[in-house]
Amino acid sequence: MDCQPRQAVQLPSGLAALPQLLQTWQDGLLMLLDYDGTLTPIVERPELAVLAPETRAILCDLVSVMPVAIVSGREVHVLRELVDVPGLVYVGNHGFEMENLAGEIHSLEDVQAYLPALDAVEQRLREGLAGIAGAFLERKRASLAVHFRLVAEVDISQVQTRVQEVLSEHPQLKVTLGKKVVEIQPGLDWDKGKAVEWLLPQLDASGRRHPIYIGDDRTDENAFRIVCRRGTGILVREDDHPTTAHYALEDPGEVRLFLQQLIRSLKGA
Ligand SMILES: O=P(O)(O)OC[C@H]1O[C@H](O[C@H]2O[C@H](CO)[C@@H](O)[C@H](O)[C@H]2O)[C@H](O)[C@@H](O)[C@@H]1O
Repeated sequence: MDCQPRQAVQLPSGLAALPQLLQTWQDGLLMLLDYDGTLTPIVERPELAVLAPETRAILCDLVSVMPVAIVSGREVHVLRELVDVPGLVYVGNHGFEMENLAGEIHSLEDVQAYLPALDAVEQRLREGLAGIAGAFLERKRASLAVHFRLVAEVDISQVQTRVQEVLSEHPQLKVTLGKKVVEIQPGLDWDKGKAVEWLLPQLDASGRRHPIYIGDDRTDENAFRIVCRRGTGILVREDDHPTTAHYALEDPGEVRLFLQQLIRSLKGA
């Protein structure tokens, strides 16, 4: 596999390529899965993105044949409740919280120093966004998400302006953009990719397993850039943009099909 960026529209189907890929994946696999937009469809509010029982059953099967981690922007304790599959490893908060195989959460030590700034931004934005219908905050200890999916198109620029105003007073924080969400994080050089680099040897001490990463968001590109060196990146494709993923699946329904066919082949082998 290579790390050459491509346009998302050019990626071949991961489902169609699966039989051929299985022949090259001989030394065992390891699965890294994003949550929102990958295991569940994107919906109006975060609390409505519940995992379908069918998907949970697939994850239970999957973890019986390979190590599986969920790598998400959500908090680990929220992911544990939403996914609720024994044996999985969780990475949350875009990599700022990482679980090891023993289930112990390893938070980046440096994050502590950014919490007062995040608290201050949260308070200012609670006041500043109060008058904008549909805007709401999701505080995730090490980060703060400003959601605007439910904000009228004409008001979205107001949300962005308020966020910029408040953040201009806190240059130690950084911003990443997700799907109708602004994610405010400690300004550390850390992301899902760095977390995946940390996680891979935890899940596979031999370093021989082939990692597969499936994700839908811009933040997953950091993980694709790490996995592309020795594994396979699969984008859940919503729009066209440059990506380091190798294959595409069209939606969480195709992700389920891909995982089902993969499990079936591995169990039959
Ligand atoms: O890394 P992920 O697992 O993809 O998480 C990214 C963010 O997902 C959630 O927000 C997004 O999904 C919501 C539910 O479908 C949707 O309402 C929202 O508009 C999306 O931005 C989650 O709430 C965030 O905390 C995650 O960082």
